[in-house]
Amino acid sequence: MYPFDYDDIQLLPKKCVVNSRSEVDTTVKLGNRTFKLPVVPANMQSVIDEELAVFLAERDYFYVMHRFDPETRLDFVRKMQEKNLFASISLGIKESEYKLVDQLANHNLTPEYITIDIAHGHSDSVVKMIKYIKEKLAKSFVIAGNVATPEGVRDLEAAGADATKVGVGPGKACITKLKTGFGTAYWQLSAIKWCAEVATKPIIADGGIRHNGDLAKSIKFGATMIMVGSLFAGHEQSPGQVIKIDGKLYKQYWGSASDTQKGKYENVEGKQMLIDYRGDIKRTLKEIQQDLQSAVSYAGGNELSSLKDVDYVILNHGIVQN
Ligand SMILES: NC(=O)C1=CN([C@@H]2O[C@H](COP(=O)(O)OP(=O)(O)OC[C@H]3O[C@@H](n4cnc5c(N)ncnc54)[C@H](OP(=O)(O)O)[C@@H]3O)[C@@H](O)[C@H]2O)C=CC1
Ligand SMILES: Nc1nc2c(ncn2[C@@H]2O[C@H](COP(=O)(O)O)[C@@H](O)[C@H]2O)c(=O)[nH]1
Repeated sequence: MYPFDYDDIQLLPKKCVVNSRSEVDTTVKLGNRTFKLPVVPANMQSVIDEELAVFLAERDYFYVMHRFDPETRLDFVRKMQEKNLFASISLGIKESEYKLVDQLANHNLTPEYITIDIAHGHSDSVVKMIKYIKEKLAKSFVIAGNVATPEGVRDLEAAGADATKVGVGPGKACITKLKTGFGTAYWQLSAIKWCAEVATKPIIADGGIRHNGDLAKSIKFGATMIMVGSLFAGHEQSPGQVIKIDGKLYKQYWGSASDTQKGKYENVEGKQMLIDYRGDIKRTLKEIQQDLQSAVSYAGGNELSSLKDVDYVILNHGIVQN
């Protein structure tokens, strides 16, 4: 079958079984918790900060704090848990990250979620870190990535990951595809399908979401949760600066591997750009919920899992039945 991306397919409606879209349940379980939406803002410094993390956790949305203020993470976990909120942090794989795991364990602080956030996550260094976290912080739910292939999913699951994150290169601020020639850009949806076929644990689709309908498509092809960067970066609550050009408002969005993030031009695989200002994130979260509820009604169900059972059309290539 030809590889395809979000714009290459349309889902086929089934007979509706709800009387109102408001009857549709958009909640999703990840680990021991249930969240209002299957969507999480990207763990990028231009997308999330502590204030937004608290805002999301208080309202039962999933969040993953970024790892680019490394020395604040221990305190962040403590502060969240003191407020009876869940703690969800990111780690890299350098030596200092092992020290943080040790410190968390020594302070009896177990983050509910830990995301290992590496560009090329199908690697021995990530396998080693998964095993270390599982040894020291056994109760943390470990999300590992990013990977692009079923082999990547299998290897990280075998190492102990509780979920894997799929997507190398489809991000809006990404230039990995241009600088290395590798990745899932332009066929991210097929990559999700391919990886989900072997996964025994949740898949988090990461990157390439441009419209709310892409969320429904991600779930159809096997994602449990979807990580979104650029679509979340333009809000009042987003960390980037507001910039006014010719009377129009924008926010800054930069890649985690951009020179903006790194402060130098070394191994750069990301860029900075301006994103349209979108106002209050509450409005966007509500719109996502309504659009997902509508999508599920088109799928002929009343919960997200019914999206998995629909047929779809690959534009120009015909109908594919389940
Ligand atoms: N999802 C995606 O498509 C991508 C995401 N990103 C994001 O950018 C940020 C920076 O990522 P990353 O560069 O991994 O993190 P870091 O720059 O923190 O690198 C982490 C470690 O991994 C090593 N490393 C990085 N890339 C490779 C590679 N291709 N092969 C072998 N070792 C490697 C680095 O060493 P050294 O620098 O010496 O090689 C370093 O020791 C992350 O937040 C990541 O999610 C970046 C690119 C693609
Ligand atoms: N290749 C790169 N990918 C990056 C970088 N910074 C973040 N990312 C990935 O993009 C998604 C968000 O994608 P979007 O399409 O929703 O904007 C994010 O979660 C990372 O996986 C980078 O510098 N280079």
